[in-house]
Amino acid sequence: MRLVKPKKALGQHFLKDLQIARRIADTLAEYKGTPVLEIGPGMGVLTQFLLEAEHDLKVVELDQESVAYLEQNFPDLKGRIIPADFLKLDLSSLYKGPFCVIGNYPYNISSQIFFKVLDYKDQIPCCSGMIQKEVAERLAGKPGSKAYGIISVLLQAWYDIEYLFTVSESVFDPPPKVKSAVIKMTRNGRTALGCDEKLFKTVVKTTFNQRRKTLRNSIKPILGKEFPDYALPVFDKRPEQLSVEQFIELTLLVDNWLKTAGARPEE
Ligand SMILES: C[S@@+](CC[C@H](N)C(=O)[O-])C[C@H]1O[C@@H](n2cnc3c(N)ncnc32)[C@H](O)[C@@H]1O
Repeated sequence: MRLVKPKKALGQHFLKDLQIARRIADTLAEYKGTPVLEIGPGMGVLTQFLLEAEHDLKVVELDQESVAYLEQNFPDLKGRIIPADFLKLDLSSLYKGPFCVIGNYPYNISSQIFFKVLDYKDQIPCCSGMIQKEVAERLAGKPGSKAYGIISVLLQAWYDIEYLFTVSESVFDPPPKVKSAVIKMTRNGRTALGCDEKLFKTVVKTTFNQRRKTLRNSIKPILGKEFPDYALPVFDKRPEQLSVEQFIELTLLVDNWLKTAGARPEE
């Protein structure tokens, strides 16, 4: 059968290096008994190693040509290929219990994929795979670094994120314009944030949207001018200096003030 013709709109850059595909599959080695969902299997380079490792595997692929290729070349996947857009998929209809997520992800939608993983965080103990290097650096970014931002805080609130290794453009067909990296996100022990989750997201997004300003200024859209605690040292900091725990404390402070003031921020 002929190979799948790469489609730019679907972020199709097929991995040629089997060694790397095996290393990605190995990131789920300790999750043998847990079902695995692979996003965007393409021509199955990663899929073959997941099947070899005898994972309870399902794959979701948007490209019909790739689906046809997989049906023809991977008889073991019969009944396990979901021809759909991962972003529109109702994961609760697929899994009642825990499952892991893996992929050499379509880079154009990788942030949306991770935000969807976050929606199912109570069911997803581990999510690993390959993404654009720059996005991987943001996911794993630590407080104080340039890469640390909204997605770092929102994901690190629930997942420990490891930047595993960098991958060169040359191992793909066609080669992407950017370098890639493999990451692994493992659920941390947190079962609740200890603050209002929606407000936490608002605080993180609002302050990072003006990341060069001190919190005293960037928090104003939420709190208004009259906030009495502006003198607290935390308000001298910039958002990138705050750890997840400090963002939680800040959210509690904000929540307290809003309750006292009787106002809620705009969504
Ligand atoms: C970077 S390619 C990786 C293909 C293959 N896993 C590999 O390593 O060679 C991304 C794959 O994701 C698929 N894809 C793109 N958008 C998707 C979506 N919304 N839902 C599911 N699959 C998608 C593409 O068709 C493509 O096969």
